[in-house]
Formats: sequence, structure tokens, C-alpha cells
Amino acid sequence: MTSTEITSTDIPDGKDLAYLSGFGNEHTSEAVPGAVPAGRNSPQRAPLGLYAEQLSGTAFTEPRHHNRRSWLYRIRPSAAHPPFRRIANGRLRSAPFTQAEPDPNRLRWSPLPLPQEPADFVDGLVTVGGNGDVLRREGIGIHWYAANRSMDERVFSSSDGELLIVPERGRLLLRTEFGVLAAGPGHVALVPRGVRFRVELPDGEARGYVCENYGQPFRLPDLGPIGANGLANARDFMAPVAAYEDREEPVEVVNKFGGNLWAAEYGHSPLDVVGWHGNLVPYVYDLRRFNVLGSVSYDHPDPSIYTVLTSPSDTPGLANADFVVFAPRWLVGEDTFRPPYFHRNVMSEFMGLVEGAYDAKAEGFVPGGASLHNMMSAHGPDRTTFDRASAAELVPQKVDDGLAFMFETRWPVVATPEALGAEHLQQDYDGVWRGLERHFRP
Ligand SMILES: O=C(O)Cc1cc(O)ccc1O
Ligand SMILES: [Fe+2]
Repeated sequence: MTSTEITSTDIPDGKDLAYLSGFGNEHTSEAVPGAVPAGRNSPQRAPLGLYAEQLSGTAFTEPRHHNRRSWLYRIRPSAAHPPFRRIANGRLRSAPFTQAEPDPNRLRWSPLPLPQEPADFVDGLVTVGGNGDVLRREGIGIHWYAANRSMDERVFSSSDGELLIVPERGRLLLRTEFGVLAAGPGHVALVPRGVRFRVELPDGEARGYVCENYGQPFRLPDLGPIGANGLANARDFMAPVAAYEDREEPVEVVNKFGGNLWAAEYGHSPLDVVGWHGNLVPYVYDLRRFNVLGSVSYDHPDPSIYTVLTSPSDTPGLANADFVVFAPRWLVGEDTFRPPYFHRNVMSEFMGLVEGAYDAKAEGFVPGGASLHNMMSAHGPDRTTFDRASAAELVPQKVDDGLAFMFETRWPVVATPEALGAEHLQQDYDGVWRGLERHFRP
């Protein structure tokens, strides 16, 4: 596959950002012509006096169609760094989550308040919960972020997992080793495991959600009988073009490893990659590009039809995590209860809302808020939604007043004591299903 350079029209800082399009492509990008060697990865002397370095996101030996790696050509090798020392974890937590008991209750939160004190993206991470084990590379961590300042003289990376960032408020400028990405509400950004990046806030504040995927990298789901096109189309995933910092000044490199934060003082910026090639890249995706498919006859399809990205487990069809979007769509089902049905699911469902409303909840689920419906917990439309949808005239209906998403995961999500004790945890969420009338007429 080849890459094409395209220009984003949605840029946060007034300057054009170029992107490379395509999911999983073998891209090549040079900030200085000639930075990437032709015909080999590791010549005796890399071009322009750069150091060659491979970054592997999958085992060397994984099947070719799953294999992810990139070659980076940088001013200094990543290996040249002083020791990392432990720093405080703030409100960031990791799997295994053992501090609170697994809770079968349906939980819902109002938005995380924006910080009162200065907080950058890393300071602003607050863990909701998760599952699995970072050291076994299984499961996910679910975080909120709320920040009011750009990261300054520091960069971040997680060795524990890739970071799927879902902005709800404020745009993010992600300066990564591979180049610059912009993401705002309605987009998602993904930073692969181990890739260093700095987050700047063009709007001065930002809030959103993060799925830290400890498991296999997110990929596009198979389409089966859907055919060769549809859902998230590969060409809509945008990787950055090479851009580097040549800064000889102290930079703190914060690394999340084994559930803890560690930091090392570098004497230069590690975002010093002048050229790169490969298929392990950070990327952004505009959720409004999602090609929503659904029923054109009857019944409400299972939400797997809305899967944007999936992180598989070792069991076929059983996801470590799915990222699912509820994007604007038409509902035309005949003799059909059109909103999400009542259900209990062996998978665990964490939901968030980027804007507007969600068609299963008449009120209480608001942008920036979140819900957790754990394994087998009974949930579905709230009473108002049930009553309305049971009586609605079944004309074609456009659901276009919101953008919700779900992190759906194979194991129960254990919440952190912080999330369970948070002031923004809603106290009587069960009440939304109270008063569902008895209609049985034998
Ligand atoms: O619980 C939810 O709102 C998510 C969801 C949506 C849907 O359309 C069907 C099932 C489901 O779990
Ligand atoms: Fe559900």
C-alpha cells in the first residue's frame, strides 16, 4: 500500500497539518529529505548522521497481517538516557484493580469537574477503573482527563498500553515522535504503546476519556457479510507526517510502566525523529466519518454493528475491548422498539457522551458524563424512553442529536475507590428504571 499526503481542514492552531491516510498502511515520512534510507532499514551509517531505531508494537514473529513496527531515524538514540525514578502516580491507577470490590451496581457519573489548580494532560488523568493485568498485557484501564494547561517541558508515554483518547471538550494538539496530530470533540486519537508525546491545549482547557488498552493493538473489525466497505473506512485514519524538535534543553520524560509513573531528565527533546517508516503509528479518526449501518427491516441490531476498532483476545470473536460509536443515523425499523433494548450482557459496558443526548436515556446522561454497566447488570432504556418509544409513531426517524461511545470489554470493570467515592457519582441512578409499569394482560 502507498500513502498519500492530505491536508487537514480542521486544524487547531491556524497552520495546515498534513496527514498520511490509511489504517495499517506502510507509510514513509521525512521532515528532511533523505532522512529515511532507501532499500534497507539499518545501513552502516544512517542518513544525515541520524540514529536508526526500531519500535515494535507486536512480537517480531506475529503473523504479517498483524505485525506492527516502525523504523525511526532520530537525532539521538532513545537508549541514551539517565535512570528513571519513581514519581507520584497522581490519580492514575492500573490493573489489577484490587482496591475496591467488584460492584454489580449500575453506576453513572456526571462530568469530572475541570481542575481548580494547574493541571496538564498527565496531571489531569483520573482512573475510573479497569480489568486484566498490565504485566500480562491483558485488559484495559479507563480514565477521564481534565486539564487546563499544556504539557511544558515534559513528554509522556505508556509502556502499559496504547492510549485511545476521546475528547469531549477542547482540542488537543499531540506532538508525538512521529509528528503532530490534532484531535477535538468528535475525533479520537490513538497513541501506540511506548510512543512519547506532549499534549498542548489550543483552547486552554480540555476534558475527555481514555481507554488504555493493555491488550493487542486496536485494529479494524472484520466486515464478514457486510462486504469490502463500511463502518470505519481504513482511508479515514490519519497518521502524522514527520516533524521533529531539535531542542537541547532539559525535558522530563514520564513513563508509565507496570502501573506506576517513572521519570527521567533528558538533556534534549526525545521528539527528535527526523524521518520514519512503518505501520506502527499514532493516528486520529473523525467519528463523523463512521459509516453507520443498521436494520432496514425490523429489530434493533446489536451494537457490535457500530464497532470502530477492536482489540482482540486470544479467543476468536471475544474482544479484549471494542470501541463502539453511536453516531447520527436513521431508524426505520417496522414494528420495532427502536431504542436500545433491555439487556444483560456478559461483556462489560463503559459509556461516555461527547455531545448531545443518547437515545436510551432521556435525562441524566450528559456530555462528559459516563456510565458503567458491568457484566450481567440489567440495563436499557430508562422509563421515559421506554414509554415514549413504545407509543411512538414508527415513521423514519433521524437520531442526530448526539455522539455517544462505548468501551466494551471481556472482563468485569472494577472501579477505583476514587471513582466510587467521587462527588460526581450520581446517587440514585437506579431510579431511572423505577416505575416501569406492569402491563401484563394474560
Ligand atoms: O447499553 C447500551 O446503551 C449500549 C447498547 C446499545 C444498543 O443499541 C444495544 C445494546 C447495548 O448494550
Ligand atoms: Fe448495554
